Amino acid sequence: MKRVGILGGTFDPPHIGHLIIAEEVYHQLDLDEVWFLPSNQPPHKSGATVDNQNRLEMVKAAIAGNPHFSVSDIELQREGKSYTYDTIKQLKQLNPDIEFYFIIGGDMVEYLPKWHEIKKLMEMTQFVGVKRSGYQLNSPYPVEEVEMPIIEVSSTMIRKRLGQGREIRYLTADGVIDYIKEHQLYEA
Ligand SMILES: Nc1ncnc2c1ncn2[C@@H]1O[C@H](COP(=O)(O)OP(=O)(O)OP(=O)(O)O)[C@@H](O)[C@H]1O
Ligand SMILES: O=C(O)c1ccc[n+]([C@@H]2O[C@H](COP(=O)([O-])O)[C@@H](O)[C@H]2O)c1
Repeated sequence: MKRVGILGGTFDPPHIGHLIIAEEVYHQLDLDEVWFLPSNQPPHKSGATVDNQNRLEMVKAAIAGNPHFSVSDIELQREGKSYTYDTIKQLKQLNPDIEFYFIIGGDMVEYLPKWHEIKKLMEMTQFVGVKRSGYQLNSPYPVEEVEMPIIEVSSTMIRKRLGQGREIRYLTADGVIDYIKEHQLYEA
């Protein structure tokens, strides 16, 4: 069976936290690939500040040059909230020969009990958790922890900085910064 990690997110915008956790999990779990999965509507928070097309393009720019990273637009094709249960069900139907590992940060690990159809979802995919500052990795559900340095970067931090006209160099990939500047995203 091929082993594929999935990093679902809003990616508003993508940043080095996303890239580092995907790369670490890829190596530590000896995965074949990691797919970045931008959501249409995040189930638990208010929507993205930037439209689907721009977020998809930013993810493509972020992962450019990494041969084991790719992007899936499967959630962007679906209307409404992007419940992971629906997505994994669809992905498994389309790829019966792939075992999926769903990668989440500490904030999402704490929130797992509230996920849609979480019991069924737990039987369909292995969750992989990485620490995030301010959150525990404790969960009533089995989550495989992957150790790595805590990275205190978030999309919120980047949006805030850009809104203040501050620099974001090294907080995300250069291609993402170029895309943001070219399309005048996140300006005050
Ligand atoms: N710095 C980080 N360390 C560990 N996990 C992270 C980090 N940033 C994001 N993640 C995880 O990546 C996934 C997608 O995150 P998302 O795209 O919502 O970014 P975010 O930085 O949390 O965004 P926002 O600040 O807008 O809430 C989530 O599972 C989240 O926990
Ligand atoms: O399915 C759910 O109920 C659910 C609840 C919260 C988050 N998720 C998924 O977890 C991933 C990270 O969420 P977010 O909001 O940090 O972008 C993303 O793929 C979401 O669709 C899924």
